Amino acid sequence: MIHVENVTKSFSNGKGIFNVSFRVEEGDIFGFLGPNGAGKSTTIRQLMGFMKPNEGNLSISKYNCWEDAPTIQKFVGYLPGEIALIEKMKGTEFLNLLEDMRSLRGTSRKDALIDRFQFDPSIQIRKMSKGMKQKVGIVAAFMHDPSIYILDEPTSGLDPFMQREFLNLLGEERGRGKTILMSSHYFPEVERTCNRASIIKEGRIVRTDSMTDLRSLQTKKVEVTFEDEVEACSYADQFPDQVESRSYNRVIVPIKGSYDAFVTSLQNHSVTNMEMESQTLEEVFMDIYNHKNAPSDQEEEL
Ligand SMILES: Nc1ncnc2c1ncn2[C@@H]1O[C@H](COP(=O)(O)OP(=O)(O)OP(=O)(O)O)[C@@H](O)[C@H]1O
Repeated sequence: MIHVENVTKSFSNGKGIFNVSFRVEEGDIFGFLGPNGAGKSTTIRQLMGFMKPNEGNLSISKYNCWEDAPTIQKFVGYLPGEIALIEKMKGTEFLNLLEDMRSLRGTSRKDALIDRFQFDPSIQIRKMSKGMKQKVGIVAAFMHDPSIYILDEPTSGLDPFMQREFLNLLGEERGRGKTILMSSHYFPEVERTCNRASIIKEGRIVRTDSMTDLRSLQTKKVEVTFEDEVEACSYADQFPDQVESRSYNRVIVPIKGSYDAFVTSLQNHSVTNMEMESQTLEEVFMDIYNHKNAPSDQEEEL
C-alpha cells in the first residue's frame, strides 16, 4: 500500500535520509520511530509529494508520490509535523474552507471530531495554543474519512487525556480497515498503537519488524528459588551458560525467545518459587537503537 524503496534525499549540509526502504501493508498501523532529526519528516514529506527524492521510489497504492502528488494530497489524511495553518482565520473558517475544497459540506465528520477533541474552533488560529492548533490539524486530516493516514508526530502538543483519545481514534480507524503510518519519538505510544514499526537513526533504517517480533526480543529474567543452596549450586554447575548469577538458593536466568531449554533444564531440580521480570519494549528499542539487537548486516527485515 505505502512503499518506500531505496530512497535517498540528502541536503547540502550532508543530512537527510539514505537508502530508506519499508512497506506499510493495507490495514497496518505502522510506527516510524526515531529521535529528533532522524529523518522521519523528510521521509513523510516525500511520501506526500512535497519533496523529490534524489534516488529511489515512493508510492501509495498505484500512485507515484512525486508524479501523482496532487492525487495523493487529495486522498491521504495528512497531519504535518509543523502545522502551518492560515493564522488570521478562525478555526471554523479554516475547516469550512477545507470542507468546501473537498466538496464535503454537511457530510464530513468535522463536527463529531471537534466534539470528541473538545476545543472551541471559533477562536482565531493565531490565538490558539499549540495543542489547539494540533487538534485543528487532526480534524483536517480525519474529517474526509480517508482510507490512508500519514501522521507526523500526531500526539505532539496534546495533553495525556487527549493523547489517549487520539490513540483510541486510531484503533477505531484500524478497526474500520484504514491504513496508518505515524511517526513518533515516543516508544510507549508505538508499542501501544502499532502492529509494525521501522526504527530510523541518522537517516538510515535500523530495523523494521512486527511488534510481535520486537516483543520476542525482550529479555526476561527469571529468578528461580531452589529448595536449598546445594540444589541451586548443582543447577548453576550443570548450566553455567544459562545462569547469570547465584545468591544462596536463588539463581537468575535470562531468557530471550523460547522457554524450552529453560523448562527442560529444571527437570530433576527441586524448585520452590519463580519470579519473572521483563525488559520493557522501550528497553528493547533502545538495545536495537544501540545496535545490540540489530541484524548483523543492518538490513531491514521486510
Ligand atoms: N531543508 C533542509 N535543509 C537542510 N537540512 C535539512 C532540511 N530538512 C531537514 N534537514 C535535516 O535533515 C535531518 C532530518 O530531519 P527531519 O526533519 O526529517 O527529522 P525528524 O526525524 O522528522 O525530526 P523531528 O522529530 O525533530 O521532527 C535533520 O538533521 C535536519 O536538520
